[in-house]
Amino acid sequence: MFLRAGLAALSTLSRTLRPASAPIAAMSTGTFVVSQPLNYRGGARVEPVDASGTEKAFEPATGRVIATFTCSGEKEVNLAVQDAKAAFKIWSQKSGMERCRILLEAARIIRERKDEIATVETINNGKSIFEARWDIDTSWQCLEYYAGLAGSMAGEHIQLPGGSFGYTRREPLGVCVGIGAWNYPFQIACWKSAPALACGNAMVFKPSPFTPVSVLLLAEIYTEAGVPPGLFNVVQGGAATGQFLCQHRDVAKVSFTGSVPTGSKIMEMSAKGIKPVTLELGGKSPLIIFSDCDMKNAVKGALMANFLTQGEVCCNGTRVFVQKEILDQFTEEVVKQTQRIKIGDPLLEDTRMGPLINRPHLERVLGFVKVAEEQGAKVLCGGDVFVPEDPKLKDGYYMRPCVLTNCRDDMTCVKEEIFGPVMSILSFDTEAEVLERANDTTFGLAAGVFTRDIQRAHRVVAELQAGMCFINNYNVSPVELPFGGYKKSGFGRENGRVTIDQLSRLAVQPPAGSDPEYRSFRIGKWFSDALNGSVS
Ligand SMILES: NC(=O)c1ccc[n+]([C@@H]2O[C@H](COP(=O)([O-])OP(=O)(O)OC[C@H]3O[C@@H](n4cnc5c(N)ncnc54)[C@H](O)[C@@H]3O)[C@@H](O)[C@H]2O)c1
Ligand SMILES: NCCCC=O
Repeated sequence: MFLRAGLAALSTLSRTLRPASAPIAAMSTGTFVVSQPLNYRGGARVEPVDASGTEKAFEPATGRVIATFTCSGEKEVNLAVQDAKAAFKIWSQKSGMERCRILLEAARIIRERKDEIATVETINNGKSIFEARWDIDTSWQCLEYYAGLAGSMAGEHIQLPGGSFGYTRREPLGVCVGIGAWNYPFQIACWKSAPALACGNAMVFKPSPFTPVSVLLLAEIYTEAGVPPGLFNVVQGGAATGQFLCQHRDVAKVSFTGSVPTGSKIMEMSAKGIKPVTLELGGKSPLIIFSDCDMKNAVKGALMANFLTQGEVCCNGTRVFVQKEILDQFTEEVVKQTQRIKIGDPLLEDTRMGPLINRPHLERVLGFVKVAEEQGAKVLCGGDVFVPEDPKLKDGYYMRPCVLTNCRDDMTCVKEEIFGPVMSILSFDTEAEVLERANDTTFGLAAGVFTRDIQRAHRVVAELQAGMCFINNYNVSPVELPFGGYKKSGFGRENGRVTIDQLSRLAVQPPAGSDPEYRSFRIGKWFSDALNGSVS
């Protein structure tokens, strides 16, 4: 049965994404087009019934349009929410173990189709296939993790005097909305939907209009795995579609990943409807390199913390504080290694840096480099457009990774999130000084420390105001550990057990049982006192 399902899935993917003759292994940059609808409702791809504009999705490696699609209007959003509501009725009645089995099956299919999904992600996002495979691994792992928790979700039995008792039940919230950013399209959809579905909720998901494609594969996989039609729906569009979702009266919760300004709007809309929100927002994280570090490891860490996914990672450690004694040596080595990063066709196995997401974003990042120079920073390498030799890549959005030195804390490149491959190096003298400067930011997503002194490492991370603090490593996010920020980087967490509390609620059954005080006496006494006039 699974073989048949797998073959059906493969053929759907071929119809959607590839020229009919091209086998999966031969999928290459410059050949994809998406012709099927990109909304998913009631267990099938659909064209939206109304529109709030149209959008084009690009292949960043070549600058080609791979899909033109209609953004969903209010009616389409409403239909998706109603389908989710209907599916919620069925899904929320299933036992945790029943939900567990279906999520495990979805995880298995993702694992089996990892290379196809990673390829689609690479084509639409531009990140290297090498990295996209990691993303898909953390996606199926997330489904497995929450499948494991689904069966063990429970309330509490609370003993009261005289044989009475109360209890709590863990209930799902209802229809949850997920709104995603473009840098980890498939992973974000999994990190939001897996815990939501495990708790018994339904979801309507809106991806970024820049990366609308891969989430459809997730929707189809959930259906194939056995979720009720309508449990996981996809609406495409930008801000207008997102607003229809956040303002919908039947939506119980909004989980958002994106920028701080949008997060603030989401919170405002959710406040109007008294809806709980999770906000996974931007960052400008500090990376502190002490002079006693393992230099080779620290250099690798700094590259990982700055150039992963072309620097388009929320938790990247882009303010690199280096202790003065090793500043020259560290900087020289970082520049040497940065210049070795292979830029180019993201579908090639040895590429480590692909194109940025789109032309406006490329220009914005290059603009940050220009302003940094104007403010006195020195470009040690990169920061300019890169044109690969392969002619089919000439219209792609490539740039060379950039290392800036002579940076000061008040420069734009040090204060603002660039979301591109730009590392700012700053020097420091003492631990107390660097801690103060590292924390002097409105963000608080992540931080990193490189030192051989284990006591200092733990002392420093305890003082850093950031949701995740890495020691002698960076950007490692296993699904078992909560992910999320402090300050303007947002609140609420994704991954780990804590997410269950954010996607479910506790219903309380007040005292029941044999103690007369709790059973009927209190009501009876209240009435008799009232009738006797002793209650005023
Ligand atoms: N903390 C995290 O986990 C995390 C992860 C990835 C990305 N990010 C952040 O995301 C940002 C980059 O992503 P982006 O450019 O897609 O962010 P964005 O805020 O522009 O868009 C995010 C999503 O919100 C939607 N949206 C835009 N305006 C809206 C509105 N008014 N109402 C409802 N929805 C609206 C967009 O269409 C998109 O789907 C960066 O700041 C990055 O740090 C954070
Ligand atoms: N892989 C962790 C999510 C990174 C956010 O941008």
